[in-house]
Amino acid sequence: MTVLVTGGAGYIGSHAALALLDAGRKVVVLDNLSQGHRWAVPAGAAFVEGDCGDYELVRKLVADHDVTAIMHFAGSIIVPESVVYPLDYYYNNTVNSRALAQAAVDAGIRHFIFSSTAGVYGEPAKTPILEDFPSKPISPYGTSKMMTEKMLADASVAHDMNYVALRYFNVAGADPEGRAGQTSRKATHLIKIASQAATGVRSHLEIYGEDYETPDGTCIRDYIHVSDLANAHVLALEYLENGGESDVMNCGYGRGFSVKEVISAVKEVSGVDFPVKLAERRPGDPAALIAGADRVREKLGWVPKHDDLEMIVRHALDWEESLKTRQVVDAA
Ligand SMILES: NC(=O)c1ccc[n+]([C@@H]2O[C@H](COP(=O)([O-])OP(=O)(O)OC[C@H]3O[C@@H](n4cnc5c(N)ncnc54)[C@H](O)[C@@H]3O)[C@@H](O)[C@H]2O)c1
Ligand SMILES: O=c1ccn([C@@H]2O[C@H](COP(=O)(O)OP(=O)(O)O[C@H]3O[C@H](CO)[C@H](O)[C@H](O)[C@H]3O)[C@@H](O)[C@H]2O)c(=O)[nH]1
Repeated sequence: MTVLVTGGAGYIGSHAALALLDAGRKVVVLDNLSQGHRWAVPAGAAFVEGDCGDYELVRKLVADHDVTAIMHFAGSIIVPESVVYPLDYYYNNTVNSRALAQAAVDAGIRHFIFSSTAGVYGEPAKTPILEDFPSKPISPYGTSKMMTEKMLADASVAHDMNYVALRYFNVAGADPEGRAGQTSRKATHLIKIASQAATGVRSHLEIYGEDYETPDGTCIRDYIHVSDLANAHVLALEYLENGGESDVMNCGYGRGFSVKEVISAVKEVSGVDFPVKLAERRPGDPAALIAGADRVREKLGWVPKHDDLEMIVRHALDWEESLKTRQVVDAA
């Protein structure tokens, strides 16, 4: 009765592994360490270094560890990079997910939880975004995730395996107890970058455009605390184990903050007035992405504990400071 967590040496997967362990579950992490860190895997979890697309390896570790469910976080996550290297993204996010799903079906795994993204919606016509809005991704990253969602939908009809695809909005923050946080080698996320600027890891922050059709001209996003998101995964697993039907669910709080509001919060909480420069728009940034977030609450009984921008920022800053002592801060 073990949960296989692919990508559990990475940011969100390590928090999910912690949440599973906290809930009394057994966990085995599979990660190729292309982005993650061995030390980020929680102490209570078993670890196998390898690729989630390695069918034989997955079959073996499922048998060795008595795996009954899979949470699939492993993947490549940088939207602009996916535009430059689309085939790499289709390989890692779609082809490898197909192999993992095949191994799951062949091994009789009955429950599968998949890390999807708000990126499947592309440029939505309006916000809040509901799950039944059309999937029209505008990047290879979004398409690679949408294709995996569709594979799982078809596989769940043909085989005895139910699934939930959780479509994350903007994930941020760190474990409140300081046990985990974001340590990606190529940080691109706003709160991570602002935290690095506030703690002196970066010299400054750039705002990518202030001419959007929003109240202050900067983009609005729905920032969700990573520990609330991790908890949604534990609830999704219980839901599937209790016979819940396969579904897709947005993960956000249903409210948004602009880039300037986030920067103000980071300055306020840190007490550091780091330099901010105005830069060109970043291609592919929709003006506003806010989750319609009722389904995850209604179907999973999810009640977030950290729906507070200052708290998210506080935890991100604490983690950034702690990284200095671990000597794993990436060059900015
Ligand atoms: N961070 C976000 O805001 C966000 C938003 C939406 C969706 N997601 C999705 O959530 C998942 C986790 O994202 P994250 O932010 O934790 O990223 P991350 O890069 O911190 O973690 C991904 C982990 O997967 C591992 N990995 C990558 N390819 C692998 C492979 N083929 N086999 C085994 N391990 C592999 C990496 O080494 C890394 O540890 C991803 O699938 C991502 O697309 C993230
Ligand atoms: O240094 C920075 C970094 C970001 N931004 C802005 O801040 C907002 C948020 O940007 P992030 O990079 O933090 O997040 P995204 O909204 O681009 O990305 C999110 O949604 C994507 C799909 O749309 C992926 O799922 C991705 O992993 C997830 O974090 C955007 O308007 C971006 O332009 C800046 O102004 N400066």
